[in-house]
Amino acid sequence: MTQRAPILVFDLDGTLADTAHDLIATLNVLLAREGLPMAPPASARSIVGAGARALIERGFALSGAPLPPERVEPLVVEFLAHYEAHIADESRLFPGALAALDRFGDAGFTLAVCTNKPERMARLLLEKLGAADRFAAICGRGTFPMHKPDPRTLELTIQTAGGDPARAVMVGDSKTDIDTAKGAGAPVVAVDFGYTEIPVTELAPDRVISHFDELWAAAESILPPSAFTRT
Ligand SMILES: O=C(O)COP(=O)(O)O
Ligand SMILES: [Mg+2]
Repeated sequence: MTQRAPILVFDLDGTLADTAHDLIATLNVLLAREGLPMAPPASARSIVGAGARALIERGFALSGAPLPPERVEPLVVEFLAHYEAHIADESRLFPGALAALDRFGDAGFTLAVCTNKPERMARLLLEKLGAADRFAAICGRGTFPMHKPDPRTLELTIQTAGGDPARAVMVGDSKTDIDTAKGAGAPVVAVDFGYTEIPVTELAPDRVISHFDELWAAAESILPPSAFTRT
């Protein structure tokens, strides 16, 4: 049997793609409909990392109108409808991301995405950003019965992509990603340019990078040499 390829599994929001602007713009549309002030820009990046529901709850609370629980779900539906239509208005891959994907892809790595964004949205965004075809699997909320930080989310992503779980690295921007990887026993590289309330350096990832150009060296220092020798 041929050996399965080493695999890199990427988080999406705040890791591969800078999506904060479109997420906050959608939140602001909902706030404006209610006559509420816009989310303060300084707070914005720290409230986008935990999904639409948390973003809406925190955004309304920050605007001085905390939501009663029964109002949240209808707003999530409205949010997703608007966001889907504007998913790549301003969102972009982070600098060097595509080049890094191609470098690892050319070296024989399998690539996958494991996000808590709904799978359909993740796929749509990556298609619009011209990166969807790089991934053997794009797994999001709804792909599996559980989501991050349940470590099975990462294990199932690796399995779906056909990668080698013994030579897998997670790349993420948040506590959720780091907890997911640790739970699955996988090493994790944190990017320090994403969306997190707690600086990633305080969350003890295996490596921290500040640019995608640093990912190759980080992976080389974590994975066995066999990962870099095509078989
Ligand atoms: O939308 C979310 O819940 C967060 O998305 P992420 O997992 O890609 O960071
Ligand atoms: Mg993220």
